[in-house]
Amino acid sequence: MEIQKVGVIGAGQMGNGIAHVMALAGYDVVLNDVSQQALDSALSLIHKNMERQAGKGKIAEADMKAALARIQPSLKLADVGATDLVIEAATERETVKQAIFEDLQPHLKPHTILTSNTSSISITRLASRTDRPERFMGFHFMNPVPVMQLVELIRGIATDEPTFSACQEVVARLGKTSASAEDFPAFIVNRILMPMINEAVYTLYEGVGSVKSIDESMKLGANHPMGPLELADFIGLDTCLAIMNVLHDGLADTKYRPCPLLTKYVEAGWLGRKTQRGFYDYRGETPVPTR
Ligand SMILES: CC(=O)CC(=O)SCCNC(=O)CCNC(=O)[C@H](O)C(C)(C)COP(=O)(O)OP(=O)(O)OC[C@H]1O[C@@H](n2cnc3c(N)ncnc32)[C@H](O)[C@@H]1OP(=O)(O)O
Ligand SMILES: NC(=O)C1=CN([C@@H]2O[C@H](COP(=O)(O)OP(=O)(O)OC[C@H]3O[C@@H](n4cnc5c(N)ncnc54)[C@H](OP(=O)(O)O)[C@@H]3O)[C@@H](O)[C@H]2O)C=CC1
Repeated sequence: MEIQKVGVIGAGQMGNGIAHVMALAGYDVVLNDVSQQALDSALSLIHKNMERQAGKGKIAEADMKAALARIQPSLKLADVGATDLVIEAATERETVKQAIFEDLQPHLKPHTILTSNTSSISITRLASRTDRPERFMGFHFMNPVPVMQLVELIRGIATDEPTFSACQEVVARLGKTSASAEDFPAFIVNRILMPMINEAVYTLYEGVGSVKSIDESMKLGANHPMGPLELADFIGLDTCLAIMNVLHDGLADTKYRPCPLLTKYVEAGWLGRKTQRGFYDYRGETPVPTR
């Protein structure tokens, strides 16, 4: 079965990036969100990011226009049902994702493949609540989607081979590289990355270093492109905390205990770049550390 039309649910930072790369690769895209404002911002961001790529000669102006025309924004989940592949990229909360798949079910075509861009949640458990666990898997992009090369592909216990191969082919058509990960909490990238970010927050919490010294140390001392706290702000502190909670609950090991300071930032609504404040304050011209 050839995948031609892709549904993306959630038009946040990941959803807009996924719609961007899918449309440029020639797929028709239905981009869904519960908020019109999120859809409007996503479309304008996709436009801006594609214009930057066109300005640098990475894509042709005509390809950009064709790709933008392929993206259909929609507030109706039913529109997503009429696609061949669904990529759910809504908030990292299991109840939100389960409700989406339940609501989507009556609108689906029989052959539609369901996937989740979840950073950490059990694919097997999400799949078990649908009518098609064999055609369900994890399709995990990295942020920023247009730039990052990797997509983790995660089989649930029931995922069949044609589904896995179809998703592998989509990743290849995007010009990206897939890595297969088993369905355990947070898979590969976040199993390794998120405890490091959490440890950076403990390093701050215990006063070992300031925001600035922690980030500079890891950039200049370990050659990371972003410091861990800058990266946490970039990912979203709510998402980081949600991933740590999945690791902590799922692996029942205290080494995954989320740092109380991370919890406090999330409680304050300081979620990082997306709310203009996290470990840095982004409201001025240059980011200012908040500790
Ligand atoms: C949480 C999860 O579930 C999984 C995850 O995603 S974990 C997070 C994984 N991501 C990372 O670790 C990112 C780490 N950071 C980086 O790699 C780099 O800092 C970065 C690529 C984001 C920016 O790179 P940089 O060299 O500092 O900045 P900059 O020169 O502005 O950008 C490099 C390129 O990326 C593009 N870019 C940067 N941010 C972008 C965005 N949000 N969207 C689209 N393109 C973007 C720039 O336009 C630029 O393109 P060209 O190469 O064509 O010029
Ligand atoms: N941030 C990252 O670096 C990465 C995140 N991911 C994963 O991608 C997913 C999305 O994350 P991210 O884009 O960062 O999150 P964002 O908070 O940026 O975006 C989530 C979007 O989903 C919307 N949403 C919430 N509920 C629904 C619903 N029922 N139907 C449709 N849309 C809904 C939100 O709307 P509203 O704001 O109105 O609630 C928001 O627009 C998560 O599972 C996350 O773990 C994966 C890789 C990297």
